[in-house]
Amino acid sequence: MTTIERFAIAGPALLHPKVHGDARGHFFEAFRQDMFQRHVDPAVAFVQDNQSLSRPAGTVRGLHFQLEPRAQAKLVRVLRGSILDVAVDIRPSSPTFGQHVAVTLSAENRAQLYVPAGFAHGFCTLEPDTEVFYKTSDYYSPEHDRGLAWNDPALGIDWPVTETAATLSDRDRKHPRLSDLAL
Ligand SMILES: Cc1cn([C@H]2C[C@H](O)[C@@H](COP(=O)(O)OP(=O)(O)O[C@H]3O[C@H](C)C(=O)[C@H](O)[C@H]3O)O2)c(=O)[nH]c1=O
Repeated sequence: MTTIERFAIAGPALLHPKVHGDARGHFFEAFRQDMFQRHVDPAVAFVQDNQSLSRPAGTVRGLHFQLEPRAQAKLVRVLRGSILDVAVDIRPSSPTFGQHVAVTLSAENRAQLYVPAGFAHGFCTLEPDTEVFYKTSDYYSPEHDRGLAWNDPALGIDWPVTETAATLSDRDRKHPRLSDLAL
């Protein structure tokens, strides 16, 4: 049975699948829709799987989100390497607006972060050649795809890489800060 941790911020969850080890190695159920809807979020069904490979350690992807009505919930795990995974609450009426959760996900710990719709999501890789896999609850919609500045001081995220050392896309260098975000 997968164990589930919650946070002070309502919504996100950290899932720890039950691992079955033996002399060959191990097996675990990486995802079950019935478990997810019963114990994490009854309203969410996933429709798309994404996977990214980041070669340099210190690669930052994010912070990304899709605007309503195409906002995406995500379930994130690491297939190889490790990341600091971050979800920022950008739900306008939330009492924890602007606050975030940050957890280490790795191929070794097999943990999964549930990022509800209404959160901006991003990560920083902690090792070279890190592969991230995540499910989304709506399809990619470029017209609704938006970003939030990963290094906005107002977010108070303790990234494990400096701005000068981080590897980012040109797009991720130009996102607005939270105070300038049009939601
Ligand atoms: C997200 C996405 C992208 N693309 C295309 C668009 C670009 O031509 C190319 C790379 O996209 P992008 O630079 O946005 O990839 P990431 O920076 O890894 O973005 C992701 O990283 C952060 C961590 C997220 O949480 C988002 O789900 C997602 O935005 O793939 C697609 O074709 N489908 C998709 O679902």
